[in-house]
This record gives sequence, C-alpha cells and structure tokens, in this order.
Amino acid sequence: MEVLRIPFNSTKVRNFFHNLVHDTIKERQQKGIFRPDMLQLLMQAREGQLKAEAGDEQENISGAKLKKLTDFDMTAQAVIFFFAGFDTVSTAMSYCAYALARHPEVQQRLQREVDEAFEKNDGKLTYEAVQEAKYMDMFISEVLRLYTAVPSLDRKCTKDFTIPAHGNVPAYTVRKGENIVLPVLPLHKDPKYWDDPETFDPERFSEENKHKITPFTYMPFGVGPRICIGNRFALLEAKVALAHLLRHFSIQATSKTAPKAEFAANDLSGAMKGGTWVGFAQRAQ
Ligand code: HEM
Repeated sequence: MEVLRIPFNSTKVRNFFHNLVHDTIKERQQKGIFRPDMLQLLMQAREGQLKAEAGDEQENISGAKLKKLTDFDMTAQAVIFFFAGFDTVSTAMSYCAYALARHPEVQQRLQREVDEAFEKNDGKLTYEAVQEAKYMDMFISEVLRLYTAVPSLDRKCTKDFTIPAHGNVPAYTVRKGENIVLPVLPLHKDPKYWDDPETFDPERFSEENKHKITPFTYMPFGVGPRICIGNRFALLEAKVALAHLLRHFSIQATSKTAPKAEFAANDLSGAMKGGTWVGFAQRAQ
C-alpha cells in the first residue's frame, strides 16, 4: 500500500484519530489528569517515567535504535489497539454465529454445556466455569481455524537464514531485511495437515485429538514473541458473550444465510462476503 501510495485509511479518519489522541494528551498534561489506561502508559514512557519491572527486557532485541514516541506514534498505537481489540473479536463472533446456524448439532451440545455451567453456579457464569467449558473451547478453536480473520502474518528477516533443502525443494536463503509472509489461512486448510479441511469439526481440538495437530499449522493469534497480546482476553470475551447468548437464544439459518462462508474481498477485517445473516429464536426457559 505504501508502494502504491494507497493510504490505509482516509485523511479524514486519520485526522480524526490524530486530533483525538493529540487533544487528549494536551488536556491531560495541562490539567494534570491521570487515567489508568494505555494512553497514560504511553505518555509516561515518552517522558521516561516508566521503570522496567523485574524480568522485563531492557534491550531492544532487534538491535534497532530507540526513539522518542511522537504524537503520531501514540495515535498509531491507540488505533491499532482499537482495531486489533474490537474488530477481530466481532469478526470471530460473527463466524461463531454462522457456524452455529449451520451446525445445529454443535449448537445443541454447546447449549447443554452452557446450561450446566450456569446451573452449577446458581444461574451465574463464573470465570472458572468458562475456563472449564471444554466444548466451547473446541468450538471457538475450530471457528478460528476455518474462518481465521488474519489470513497471513508478516515478518522482517533480521539476519540471513538458510531454510534447508527438503525432498525435491532446494535450500533457500532468506536475506536480512527481506519481508516474509506466513500463509496462515492456507496452512489452516492444507489437506496435508488437516483431514477434510473444509469440514467444520470441533473434534479436531478435543483432548484426544489436539496433540495430533502439527506444530505451526494452527496460528489464529500468530506465533512467537509478537503473538497477539490480547489472545487470552479475546477468547474469554468471546466465550462469555457466546455463553450468555446461547443461554437465552438459539441461532438459526434463514433464507439469507450464505450456504458457504466466503471472505469479502474488499474488507480488511476478514468479514464474510455479503455480511453474516442468521436468525435468533428465544429459548424456552
Ligand atoms: C479473535 C480475536 C483476535 C484475533 C484472531 C487476533 C489475532 C492477532 C494476530 C494474528 C496478531 C499478529 C500476531 C503475530 O504477528 O504473530 C495480533 C496482534 C495483536 N493483537 Fe490480536 N487478535 C485478537 C484479539 C485481540 C484483542 C482483544 C486485543 C487487545 C485487547 C488484541 C491486540 C493485539 C495487539 C496489540 C497486537 C500486536 C502485538 C505485537 O505486535 O506485539 N488482539 N492479533
């Protein structure tokens, strides 16, 4: 996009976010306002007021020189957190709804588990009950495999590395500074690693089966030191929302529900082509 000079978002949107962050910083500085949030941490980091806690890395592992954060850098951080935190979860939730509408037998099993979780705790959903809900975890894992909203990861090579020859494929050296794209979605659907990959099957993630998954063929939250920082929060959020939803409603396919989910080509968030259409039916209490 940089090469083609296509901005990621419009100038109007960019200015809106930049002014929002800039004005907030100015107001907090002028009035001495302190809020326990990410912007405050960034402001403190800029002023050198943050102390590393025991165990924190003191050095920049890539060897890059550290620079002082500008308002623009801080805006970029705030905006990426906003999108990384909201859009990804809402997209995943839409695909959860779609999968439930298309697989009523999965939904019934999930509802049994959800009902038990509520009933065990006097009608309340506890953190422990959510963590113990095994089928919920299997279900969301499979949604994130088949409908992963981040279809590829990118990295920049920091030192020359030769990938050894393998079978008929010759060795290949990736040079320092080169960009690498990791094809997450194709790996999630590669028949070499997944039986019948287009079939929605939460059993792939059961206690008995999950150890059979080949390492690095399942990466909905990325991998390595830059893995999604919000991954546990995202899963908890999605599970709590689904549990409350399924406690009161059943999700159904309607005449507008797509027979097969396809990604919208013009949408960076990985949303479904034509939107996600499902029906809700209130459950008998
Ligand atoms: C289902 C929901 C989510 C999915 C599928 C997802 C996926 C990802 C992926 C694939 C990456 C790139 C990781 C890599 O390069 O190895 C990432 C990075 C990131 N995610 Fe998420 N994410 C989700 C939810 C969230 C939430 C809820 C937050 C914040 C509360 C969040 C914050 C971030 C941030 C800040 C990064 C950049 C981390 C870094 O560069 O060090 N994400 N996410």
